[in-house]
Amino acid sequence: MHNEIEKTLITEEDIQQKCQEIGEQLSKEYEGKFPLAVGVLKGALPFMSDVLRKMDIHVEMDFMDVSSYGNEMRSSGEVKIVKDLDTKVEGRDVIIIEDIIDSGLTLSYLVDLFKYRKANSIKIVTLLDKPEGRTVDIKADITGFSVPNEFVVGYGLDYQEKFRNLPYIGVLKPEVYGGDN
Ligand SMILES: O=P(O)(O)OC[C@H]1O[C@H](OP(=O)(O)OP(=O)(O)O)[C@H](O)[C@@H]1O
Ligand SMILES: Nc1nc2[nH]cnc2c(=O)[nH]1
Repeated sequence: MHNEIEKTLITEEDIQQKCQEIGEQLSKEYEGKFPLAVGVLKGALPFMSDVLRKMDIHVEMDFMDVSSYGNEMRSSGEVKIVKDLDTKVEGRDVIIIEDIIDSGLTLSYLVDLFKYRKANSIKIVTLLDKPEGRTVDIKADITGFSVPNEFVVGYGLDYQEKFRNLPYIGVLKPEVYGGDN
């Protein structure tokens, strides 16, 4: 697996340090509350798991699976719910946990949905932001790292369902995807 990576963009150590900082920040911001952390499957799983374990307040976990990419490297532009929440959002302080904001379509869809469902507050926490990919205007409240306009993999992010278990963020060698990025 590692020999298919052309370069490392963010090391495992830097990711873990960032998770610690974000976990501490969220613990302070939600002290005395019981927020609902919504992980966006599948990519957010490692990040959500690491951040929430750095929090020292109670937090409820739930998951949504929303897809706009299929097996491709570009967004289809159409967001669809594959798995909805089990939890009622009305009146809750929702923390959306994402691995990456690229076009912004996934998050703008989710923010609209949670507003419609009458969340008390909505905060967006993303490990990665790719500002050059944006086609809709949306910003995270907390961002781990900015990345260049390249297709990245690792730490939850896949290429054709592979590389999610890589502990760092990297860029694939062109021969892995046939050079058509
Ligand atoms: O800002 P956007 O252009 O909408 O892209 C961001 C979304 O794309 C990826 O999910 P994907 O649909 O590939 O599903 P996955 O997490 O299961 O890989 C990623 O995990 C984000 O949810
Ligand atoms: N794996 C992966 N998924 C994405 N979804 C949106 N942007 C990206 C990206 O750069 N890499």
